[in-house]
Amino acid sequence: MTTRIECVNTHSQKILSSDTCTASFKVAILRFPGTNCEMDTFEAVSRVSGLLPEIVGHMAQSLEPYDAVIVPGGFSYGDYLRTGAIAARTPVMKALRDFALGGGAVLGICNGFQILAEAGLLPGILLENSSRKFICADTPLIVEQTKTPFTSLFSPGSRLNLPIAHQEGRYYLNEKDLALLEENAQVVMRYQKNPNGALHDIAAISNLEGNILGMMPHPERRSSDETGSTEGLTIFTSLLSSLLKSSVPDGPIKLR
Ligand SMILES: NC(=O)CC[C@H](N)C(=O)O
Repeated sequence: MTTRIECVNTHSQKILSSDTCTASFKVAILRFPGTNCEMDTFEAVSRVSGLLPEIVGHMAQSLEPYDAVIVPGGFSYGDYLRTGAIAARTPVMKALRDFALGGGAVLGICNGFQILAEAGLLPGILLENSSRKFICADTPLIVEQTKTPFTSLFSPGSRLNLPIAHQEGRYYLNEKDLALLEENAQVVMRYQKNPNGALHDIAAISNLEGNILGMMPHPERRSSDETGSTEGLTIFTSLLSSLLKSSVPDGPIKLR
C-alpha cells in the first residue's frame, strides 16, 4: 500500500510535490533503561507524514526493517560509569552498527549523541560541562553542514534556537583529530555562545560519510507550536526529504 505524503517545512512550504511522495518510511526510536525523551521524539517524528515512528527496545537484535534510527535523549543506565557507556554495549547497538555502517541514517540526540560517541560510531567524547552544572537553556546555533540526511533542508549558515539539557555536553577530541574533523567538514552545528566549554563551539557533528549525526540540542523539544516554536521540526522533515531522494533510483542521495 502506498501512502500519500504531505511534506511541508516549518514555514508550511511544500518540500516536494506530493505527486512524488508515494512512500512511507519506518523510523526506529531506541529505548534503553533510563531513556526519557523517546515519546517526545516519537511525537515530533509523527508530525511528519511519511515518517512512521516505532519504539525499539535495547534487546532488539536487528534494525533491518527500518529506514532510519534515532537514539533519543535521557539518562540511560542512570549515566553511571560514563554517560552512554553502558547503553553502547547493549545488543541493539550491534544491530545499530550494522545499520549505520551499511549507510543508514542515524541521529543521536543528547544522550543519544553520548551513546554514539561511546560506541565509536562518532569521533570524540562528551565530557562534563566546564561549569560542572546541569544546563537547561535555549541555545542559539548555526547550521554549517547540510550534507547530512537530517540537515538537508537547512541553508548553510542558517541560525536556529534549540534547547540544551545536559550535564555532560562538552565536546572533546584530540588536537590532531579535531583538525581532521574541521578539514572534513564534519562539524554540523556550532553554538553561537558556547554554554559548556565544547571545543570549537561544537554542538553537532557527523561521521565522515555524513549518514550519522550526533547533536546535543533537542530538536524534538521545538517541534510544535505548543513547545514554543517548530524550528526543530526541520531536522525531521529533512530526514523525510533525504529518504525520498535516496529512494529514487540513481537519485542524488544514497542512504542504504
Ligand atoms: N537530555 C539528555 O539527554 C540528558 C543528557 C545526559 N545524560 C547528561 O546530563 O549529560
